[in-house]
Amino acid sequence: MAFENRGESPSVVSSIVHYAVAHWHEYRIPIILTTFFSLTLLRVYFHLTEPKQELLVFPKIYNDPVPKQKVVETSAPKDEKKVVHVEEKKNKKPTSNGPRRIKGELVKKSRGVAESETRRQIQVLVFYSSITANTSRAANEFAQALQTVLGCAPAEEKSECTFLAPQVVDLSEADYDEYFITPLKMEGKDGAAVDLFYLFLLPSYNIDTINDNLLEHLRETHHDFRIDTAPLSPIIGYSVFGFGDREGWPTEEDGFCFQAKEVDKWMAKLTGRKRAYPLGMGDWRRDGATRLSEWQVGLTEVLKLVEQTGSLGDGVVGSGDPIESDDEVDEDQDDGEVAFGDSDSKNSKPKAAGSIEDVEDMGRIMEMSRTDDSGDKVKAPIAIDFTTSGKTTKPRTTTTVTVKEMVPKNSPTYASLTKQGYSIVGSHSGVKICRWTKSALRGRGSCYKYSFYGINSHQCMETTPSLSCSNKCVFCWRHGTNPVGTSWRWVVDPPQMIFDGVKENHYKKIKMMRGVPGVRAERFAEAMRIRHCALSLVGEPIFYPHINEFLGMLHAERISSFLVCNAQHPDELAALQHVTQLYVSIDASNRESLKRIDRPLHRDFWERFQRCLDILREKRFTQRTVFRLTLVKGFNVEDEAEGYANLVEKGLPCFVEVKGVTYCGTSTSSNAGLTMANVPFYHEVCDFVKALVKALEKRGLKYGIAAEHAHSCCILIASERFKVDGKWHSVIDYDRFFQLLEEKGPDGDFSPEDYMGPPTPEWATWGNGGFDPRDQRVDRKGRPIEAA
Ligand SMILES: Cc1cc2nc3c(=O)[nH]c(=O)nc-3n(C[C@H](O)[C@H](O)[C@H](O)COP(=O)(O)O)c2cc1C
Ligand code: SF4
Repeated sequence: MAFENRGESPSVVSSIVHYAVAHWHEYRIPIILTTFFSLTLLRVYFHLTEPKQELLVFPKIYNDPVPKQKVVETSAPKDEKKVVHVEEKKNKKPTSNGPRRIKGELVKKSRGVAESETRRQIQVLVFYSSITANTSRAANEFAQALQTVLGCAPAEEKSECTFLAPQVVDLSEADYDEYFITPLKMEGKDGAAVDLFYLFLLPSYNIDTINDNLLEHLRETHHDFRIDTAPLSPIIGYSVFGFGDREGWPTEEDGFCFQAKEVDKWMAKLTGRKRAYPLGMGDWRRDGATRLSEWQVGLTEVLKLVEQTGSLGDGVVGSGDPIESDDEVDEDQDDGEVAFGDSDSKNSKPKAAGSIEDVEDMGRIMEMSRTDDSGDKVKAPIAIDFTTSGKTTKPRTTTTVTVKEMVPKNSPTYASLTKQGYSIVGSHSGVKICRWTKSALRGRGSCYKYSFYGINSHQCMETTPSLSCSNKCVFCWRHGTNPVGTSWRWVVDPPQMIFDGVKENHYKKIKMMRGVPGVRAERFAEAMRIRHCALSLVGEPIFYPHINEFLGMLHAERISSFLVCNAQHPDELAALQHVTQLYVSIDASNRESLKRIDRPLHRDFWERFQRCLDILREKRFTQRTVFRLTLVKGFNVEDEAEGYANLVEKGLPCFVEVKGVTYCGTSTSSNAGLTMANVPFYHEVCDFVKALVKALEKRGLKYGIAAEHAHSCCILIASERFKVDGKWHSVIDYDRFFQLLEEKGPDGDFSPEDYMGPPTPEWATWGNGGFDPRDQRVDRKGRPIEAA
């Protein structure tokens, strides 16, 4: 057919059309499908062959058409992408109210979002206020120093470092809405996201200043129902340092640094408790510079941690750890020395099912499954003990068995102890931060050992190399789960491993206190150096076969040792080398009472107890010996003063510590029939002590009441060997102790008098209560208690 012929008649045209329409109707489906298929092929072809282009995603622009913050572009070289910085608004009056304004800023992204999302930078903002210019100068110097230690490039350079140069913000010129309602959105190098870190250097003024505006603003923001209660939680962390004047405001109760404390409190609320480092405080005329530089050291550490991990670390909200709580001290039943049943030495229920099997193990030749430092097999003592009351009728065999771990990781004991806050080190050692350590970190008082012996609770580590014990004391607070035994029958961990492990875990726990309200920066910094070790947590420390090596490691690092044992292991006691202070628990004055209260596993417990007293008497001129009496009403108080005096006469200890038991309500104690009624009142402890001293006088023994710590129901009786010119000297000269040890060795010939310290502080002596005047007494809810 000739369709193209121009001279065709209309009937031809119409037949062509008709023909085309008929064909269309007949073939339209294949035609459509073919076209669609061809187009798809074409599209795929172009997609595969065309040059790749960046996928452009437009940043979300928030609703503020006129951004409050002025965005300036830094003078970047032409070939570099532009970086935007935020210029603080100057000369703007702080506003404290108004609807929530969510601000954004012009974001110029030059690369894909994926890259900038992975890259993050940190901007430290140093806020300050100042009237007489000290803090203004300090803030600028501080920011400069921080820039150097963090290795940030100067602000004008577009650095790729994690840290942008710290910016100093004068609170009298800042727009509070920009910083304290929602955090600024900033962009770092090449579109990197910027996390903010707020620091405050703040003097306190009891007159109307810009500080009041700031505090008002923080308070209102927190209470504004239109705003989230923690609108600043996106910032990575904050910390506050206060300046004050101790001459006019000597203590915190008088108002020293009161506004820094307030800002710290409100920032905790607004950030959802992102306190990165404890509140620091200083007085320019005294310790201001030192305190500030300590604070800076601590902060730098935290900032470096953030750089490495992106988190504030253990214990601080935002890092996933739940420890931070104002009431966390209340949750903690155990206070080491104050708890119901001293930590010293005592015990728990024997394993019901496992105990028979364990007893059968005894007497077998034991093989150690671990090696010591030198790589040699560690030989555990061969456990031959026929005194245990475990009942086995099977003949003893000599089969060689693999020795078990005392507290295996998968055991209920392990689970129970870790739940109670212990860190288990290796297979038989534990460390726990005691309630007094936490209290001292917060300036709320140290334990009686500070009042009596000069031990800073926040520098004291409470630990044990043996979680096992040979007693089951009724007042033990170990929740009845700890292993018991009359001799060592477990794997022995090398002392170096225990020493490293307990220190590491102790420091870890201290670090977890970093974000807890009220922790003081200077005490926190001091706590990062352990100076004392209380070997009295749970279990029996001298049970551990390498106890002397372990003590040697403590002393080599100039950590003092307070070792408490349960008077059931005379051979180990006799072999013990120098410790700073050696305790023996004296829980009763006669055989029946001791059996009832300590529930010893050894059948010859009374004989062992007596032998220990003899050893203590022999050691009294080489070791600083202490009798520890824990008074439990209805068990070991009534009419026993004379009996205790007989024991003192036998052992002639340097000191006698008398302490009322503290109720902890464990099943062990309630099974033994203990209730709050068994806890003596302080006046009852005083009456007992007076009766005991009288009984000692009657025997011609020269003892007197040296000190008291009413707060923990504890009184110290001392031998007159420690009375010089009419003054008691219960405090220890630790430096001298280490000096003597270094000169004369662990078995060296030196006496407790050789390292006797200065006189017992006046406030700790009998009749003065014993509460450290540096600290603030609080009730269990943390409310200040006025001094009587
Ligand atoms: C009028 C006045 C009131 C003050 N009130 C307090 C106060 O209540 N508590 C405090 O610890 N220090 C107080 N101080 C001391 C200042 O906080 C301290 O000198 C601070 O270092 C001053 O810092 P600046 O020079 O940066 O303003 C006050 C000082 C002045 C002059
Ligand atoms: S001596 Fe140390 S471990 Fe013991 S109660 Fe005091 S602070 Fe705690």
